[in-house]
Amino acid sequence: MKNMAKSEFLAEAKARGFVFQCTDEEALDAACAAGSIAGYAGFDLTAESLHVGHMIPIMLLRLFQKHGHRPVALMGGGTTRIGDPSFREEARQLLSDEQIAKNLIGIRANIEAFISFGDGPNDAVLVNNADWLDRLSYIELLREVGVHFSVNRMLSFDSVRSRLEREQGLTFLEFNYSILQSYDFRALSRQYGVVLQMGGSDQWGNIVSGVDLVRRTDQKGVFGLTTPLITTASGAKMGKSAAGAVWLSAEKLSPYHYWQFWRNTEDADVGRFLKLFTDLPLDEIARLEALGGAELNGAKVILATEATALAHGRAAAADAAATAHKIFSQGGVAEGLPRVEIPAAEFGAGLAAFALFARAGLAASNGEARRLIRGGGARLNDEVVGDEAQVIAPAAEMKLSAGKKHHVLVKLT
Ligand SMILES: Nc1ncnc2c1ncn2[C@@H]1O[C@H](COP(=O)(O)OP(=O)(O)OP(=O)(O)O)[C@@H](O)[C@H]1O
Ligand SMILES: N[C@@H](Cc1ccc(O)cc1)C(=O)O
Repeated sequence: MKNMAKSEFLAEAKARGFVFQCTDEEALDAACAAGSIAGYAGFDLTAESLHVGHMIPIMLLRLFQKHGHRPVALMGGGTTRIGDPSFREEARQLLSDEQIAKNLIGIRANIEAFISFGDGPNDAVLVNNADWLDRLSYIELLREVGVHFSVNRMLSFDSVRSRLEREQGLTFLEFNYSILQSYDFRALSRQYGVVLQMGGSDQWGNIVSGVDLVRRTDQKGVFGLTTPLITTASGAKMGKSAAGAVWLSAEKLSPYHYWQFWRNTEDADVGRFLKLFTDLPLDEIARLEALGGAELNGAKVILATEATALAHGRAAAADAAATAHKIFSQGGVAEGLPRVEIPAAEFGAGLAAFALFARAGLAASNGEARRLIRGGGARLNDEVVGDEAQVIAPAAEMKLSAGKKHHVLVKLT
């Protein structure tokens, strides 16, 4: 698709790969070019922290603000009590109000790192939909809002189709979710003049329902813009790795491990991720993207440092880069590596190398550890371990490595 956007916001959003679908791209482009608009994205409070998958809507809000528009970040204090069924195989577990309140604190802090809040003309605003959804009364809502929703149409959205086709039920509680998200769009349009809702592609059904509601009840034209669902070059959905979610909160994932996540980006993803997850100018990214071989690793270090600086600050990013440099280039034992504590009694007079690598979690089994050592991929304090049966003598601290990227610090306790 050619990038013909006239507004700076839409032109850059498209060039960076943020745009998947838009309800009326030409009209949105014209509105953005004509002046400052207000737009929102919502986040349900399902965990104490957001994860890197949520960065896509957050980076889009950041870009929106950079181009002079006003972002509204909505905390789903009310909608989390329902649980969005979009594209989910099963109903979400209901969270207690205490847990939701706790999650709000973490998620708000995540978002505050990326967009600036305040009282200036395009400073961001933070709202919580519990403020209006908790007050709704049932019959009034059905009569005033429910009357505009066609069940036939709601059932036709892809986001619920798989649940309807399979045996898994869709509860009436969940079925109400998109009515409430639509109500939010209208509430924000009335209160803050919001004319745009942004979200992941899985939010399309909820977003267009809101656009319809505002048109029907308020005779106003508002827009929806969705981002693609980002998968890695090898096909995995970004955000959750096999080892768990890549959290934005430092309490759940240290800045060093966050940095490492980005440093381990697959070669084919470097350019795309620089565009989505950093503020570097596009011409600089084009230069980095064109690098090959060892130089591409330099581009990955830049990606890791820039992405970490956004989430955790420049100083934490520089520390993470320095720790990694020490480990990878100088072979030093660095702080910040994952630690595995082994009781000295268990270690005894020594452990066979294969048993130690398996115990430290660098191999899934003794057999895999033997294969790792035979293949030359195992190192103890940066020295290759040549013999799988070699007995490793106890030491207070041992750095074990499997390949170039996996390291742990074993401590005897
Ligand atoms: N890889 C991704 N690319 C683009 N957007 C994403 C991605 N992962 C998540 N998002 C956005 O973030 C929102 C929340 O994502 P998701 O449903 O994965 O989070 P969750 O609720 O924390 O996890 P789970 O569904 O496992 O409980 C999605 O609605 C989507 O808009
Ligand atoms: N449904 C969105 C979150 C959201 C909640 C309320 C809204 O008004 C907008 C978005 C999600 O699951 O990601």
